[in-house]
Amino acid sequence: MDQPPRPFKDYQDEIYLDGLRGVVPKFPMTYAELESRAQSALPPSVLSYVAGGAGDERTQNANVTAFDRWGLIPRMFVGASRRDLSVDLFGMTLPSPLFMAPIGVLGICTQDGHGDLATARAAARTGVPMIASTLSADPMESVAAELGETPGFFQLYTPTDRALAESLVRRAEKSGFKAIVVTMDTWITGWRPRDLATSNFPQLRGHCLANYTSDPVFRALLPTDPEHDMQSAVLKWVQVFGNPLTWDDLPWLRSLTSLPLIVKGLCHPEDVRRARDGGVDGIYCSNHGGRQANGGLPALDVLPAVVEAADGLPVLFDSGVRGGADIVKAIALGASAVGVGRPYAYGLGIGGTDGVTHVLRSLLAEADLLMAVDGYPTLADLTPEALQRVL
Ligand SMILES: Cc1cc2nc3c(=O)[nH]c(=O)nc-3n(C[C@H](O)[C@H](O)[C@H](O)COP(=O)(O)O)c2cc1C
Ligand SMILES: CC(C)CC(=O)C(=O)O
Repeated sequence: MDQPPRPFKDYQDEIYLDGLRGVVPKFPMTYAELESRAQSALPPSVLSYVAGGAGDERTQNANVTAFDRWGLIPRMFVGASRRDLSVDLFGMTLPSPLFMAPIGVLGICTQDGHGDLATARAAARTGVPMIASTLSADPMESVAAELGETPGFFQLYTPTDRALAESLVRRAEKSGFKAIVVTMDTWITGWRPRDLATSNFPQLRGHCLANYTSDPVFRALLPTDPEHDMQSAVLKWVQVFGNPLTWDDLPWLRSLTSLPLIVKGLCHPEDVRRARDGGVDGIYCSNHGGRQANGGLPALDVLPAVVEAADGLPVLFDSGVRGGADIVKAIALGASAVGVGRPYAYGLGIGGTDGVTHVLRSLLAEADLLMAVDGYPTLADLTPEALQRVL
């Protein structure tokens, strides 16, 4: 870690001091500007893939506006001059509840094609854990090597070939990832009009298969090695990519690893109870940022019921987080840790590792300062009573 992650508000001081020296901030200070800078920086097909969602994107947009329906009630006489945002999760103490949600195809967000490595370096700098996607442009071993002291989790898209799934998990364990996150909501991709309009999906595939083409089990399924025949590798990948798992598969999934097992995409309390009864270690409440199904509830709206059903199991949350206040609100509604997706991909697109670092540090500084100003010095102080529903 080349920069200490705390106190988070130091980032504000750094920016002000730069301002006094006449240095104009290199990176955007608002989410609106971040989005607009990414729109200019990223090639149109990359932008439509990253920014887009399912259907007319109403659920994707509702994920964001859901946060506006909650307001944090300020408390005074608290003396919140020192804050502690640290969180204990799966036996680790993390500097804050923020983590980077898994994003596949990150390679296309940077010109050199190594967006996964650039993101891992930002994790190393900030102490913000990265969940590395199965769909990366560099193999997981290389991604893990860039994480430094910061914990990384490996996100598994469970293939139809069980031996391949086992091989990916063994490699993740060997690489030093600290948990396995199995994504349940994307064994098939949803209806994504922006991707259909640009026909970008087939092109993207060539940029995210490093974990497959470097895998001995996957390679054994191919007629020729992928270095000479990438097309066969892509076709095979299409065949094996997504496994529509059922509850009958949960014992197998659980048996895959002794690392903490987290299931991503759970929004229904009954699913949460069954997963908990099946021995998972964490629930990840998310609607994939509205990329998979349109017409659903905003993820934030299902969070309280998920937390209740999780009955003490850690609940990770993402979908719609755009600022520090959103992190605070999700924690108050019961999340143990809060993930951010598109914003860091935009940071990556506009400034590589520095851009991601900026996005993460801004989010943390904003959350930290909000907790200072509103008198909530620790995460434990952030309970549902800290919020009021906006009617
Ligand atoms: C471009 C892109 C690629 C994604 N790829 C993956 C992935 O490989 N695995 C996964 O579990 N989720 C993936 N997601 C979903 C994110 O993990 C996360 O659920 C979502 O981005 C959160 O919503 P937000 O973008 O509104 O913050 C992806 C999201 C985006 C934007
Ligand atoms: C290629 C996709 C399945 C990766 C993903 O999860 C996404 O784009 O949301």
